[in-house]
Amino acid sequence: MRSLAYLKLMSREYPTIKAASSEIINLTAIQGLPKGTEYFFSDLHGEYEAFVHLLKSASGVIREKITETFSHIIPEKEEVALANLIYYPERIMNQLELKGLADGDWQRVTIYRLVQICKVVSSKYTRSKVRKKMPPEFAYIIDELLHVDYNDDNKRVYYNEIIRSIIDIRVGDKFIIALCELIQNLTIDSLHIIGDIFDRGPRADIIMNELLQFHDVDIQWGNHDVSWMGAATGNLACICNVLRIAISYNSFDVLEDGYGINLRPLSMFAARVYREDPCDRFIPQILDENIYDAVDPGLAAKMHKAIAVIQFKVEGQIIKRHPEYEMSDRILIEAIDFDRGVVTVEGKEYPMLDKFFPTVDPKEPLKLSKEEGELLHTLQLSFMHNELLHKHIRFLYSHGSMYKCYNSNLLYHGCIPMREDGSFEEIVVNHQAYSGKALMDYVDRKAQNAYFMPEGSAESEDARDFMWYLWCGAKSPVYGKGKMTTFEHYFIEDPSAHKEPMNPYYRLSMKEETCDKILEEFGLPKKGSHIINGHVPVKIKEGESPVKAGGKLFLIDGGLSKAYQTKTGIAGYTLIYNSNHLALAEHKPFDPKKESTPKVSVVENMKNRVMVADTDKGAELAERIADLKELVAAYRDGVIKEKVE
Ligand SMILES: O=P(O)(O)OC[C@H]1O[C@](O)(COP(=O)(O)O)[C@@H](O)[C@@H]1O
Ligand SMILES: [Mn+2]
Repeated sequence: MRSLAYLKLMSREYPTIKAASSEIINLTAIQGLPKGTEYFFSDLHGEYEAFVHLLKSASGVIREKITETFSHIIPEKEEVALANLIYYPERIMNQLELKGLADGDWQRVTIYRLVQICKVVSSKYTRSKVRKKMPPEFAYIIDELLHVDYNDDNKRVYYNEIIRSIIDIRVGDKFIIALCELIQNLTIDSLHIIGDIFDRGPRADIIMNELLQFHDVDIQWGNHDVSWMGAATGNLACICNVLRIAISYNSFDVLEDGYGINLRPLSMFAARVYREDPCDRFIPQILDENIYDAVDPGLAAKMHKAIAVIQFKVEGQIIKRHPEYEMSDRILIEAIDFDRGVVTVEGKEYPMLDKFFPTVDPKEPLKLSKEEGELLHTLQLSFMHNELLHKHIRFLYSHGSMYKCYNSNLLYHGCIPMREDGSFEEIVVNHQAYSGKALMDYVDRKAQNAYFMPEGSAESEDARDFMWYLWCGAKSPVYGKGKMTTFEHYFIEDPSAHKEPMNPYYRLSMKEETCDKILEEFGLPKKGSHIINGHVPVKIKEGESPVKAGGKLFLIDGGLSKAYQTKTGIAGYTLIYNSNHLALAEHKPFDPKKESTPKVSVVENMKNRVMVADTDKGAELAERIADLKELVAAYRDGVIKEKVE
């Protein structure tokens, strides 16, 4: 039973019995519709071109709908053209207009075809839901076109008249764009990003701008996202980390053009300090050329080394501040014997591949030189006072979390840390142990604290440091590996020193019983639930499958990141969950000049078609309906009076 105060509050929205009743009817109708289609992506890693294309094309589904609707009626070439128009309406319209091809005839045929597609993709939604997705200025007309009976002669004339007048008053192009956007919007009902939007690829900022505009999206943070979130809070190690990774992939555009971070102080410092040093171990990998900020690879290598050295120092300082992180054996810059040019890691001595450290004082290796300190301060200011970056980071907070339970699926990026024996790994804070779901909730709260606690407070400092721990700490659920061997990769030749042991989770979660245990921990039923995981690239070409644990676990990092495509052999996955099935779309490397359709395989058929009533949204609607019924009863009993104007 709701309180009277609550019902009174509701009565503001539904002031009469009629208003409340018609909402009950509306919500009940929605319950009876098939559920909307959910899309899952992970590990986008700045690959904006490929990702935006997947999003606009609904990972091949729009193309499928076009074929379903028009095959044998229109030539394939025209189907492709229609598909491209739906994905990129403004761009394509501009091109056609320049060529004089977007004339009235073309507009008429195009509107007719788009309306047909729109009918197909809107068929499983209520009229009111579809209408809410339309731009208000065209809502009435689109609604009419979608529902006119074309077999009725009178209506056919009416239909043709509407289209004619749209073209006559010269809003045909705007109308076409509205229809294309509506089709896109209807095809993907909700979008889940299982982490790692940032790093490696060219423009994570462009991806964030797309996500910001998307109608329904949630994000489960990945280790790379957490590192950027930490950087935005001013965490020095995270700042160095995001800069180091961007420079190592030659991604200057995301920093300078994307976020407007001025790298000149760093480049001047690096050019001076490492003037004679070729910085061979730091030559950036070039996967994409910069469009706006081309930097000479020699200078980039110097910048890369400069920021890496600073990172190792400030990381060491964090580790010293936090013995509870149990990472003192990871302060490798202190384990260098500068006279002999060797470093000792876990009791084993290795020769250093680079012995030139002009800014490191062997007696105090963690101390920043004066210039390094000043440089870092400048960089910190540009991360902390960066409007666009903070807009994006706030969105990561408002739409993101460590994990999400949604329609009987458990979504997270990395892992639920486990021990070899299958028990959940713990983090102990103030004598309180956190493991499993409690650990995920604890980490989530810490991440919130890092951004939202007042600057300078003890909680805020502690939480900010913790953001770096999340990036690479052994018990971090977003990282899931025993150590991060960044230092070893730069300075040690022996590949055995580069190993990063995976948390036992990754072995144990291959078993159905482990997945059941995890699902249970998060309050989800064993039957019909799934875990959806990113983070670890699936090596398809070595025969690995993304479907694990008898279909309970989906590992969907298929390598959207170019840097990992040689490992996986494909260019990413989309997991698609509609009312009939769960399907995996496997993508080929993105080529803007070539149309390619993904290989789609259904991985699980639903026993019965899943209706809105069966979903989390359905449960919310049921609650709402019950509340509205109480409100109607309160009106009928006179406990609350109708507000009639
Ligand atoms: O979440 P991811 O993509 O696995 O990233 C973390 C990994 O990236 C690395 O830093 C290597 O990065 P690169 O492949 O970009 O050089 C590993 O040391 C670390 O385990
Ligand atoms: Mn990751």
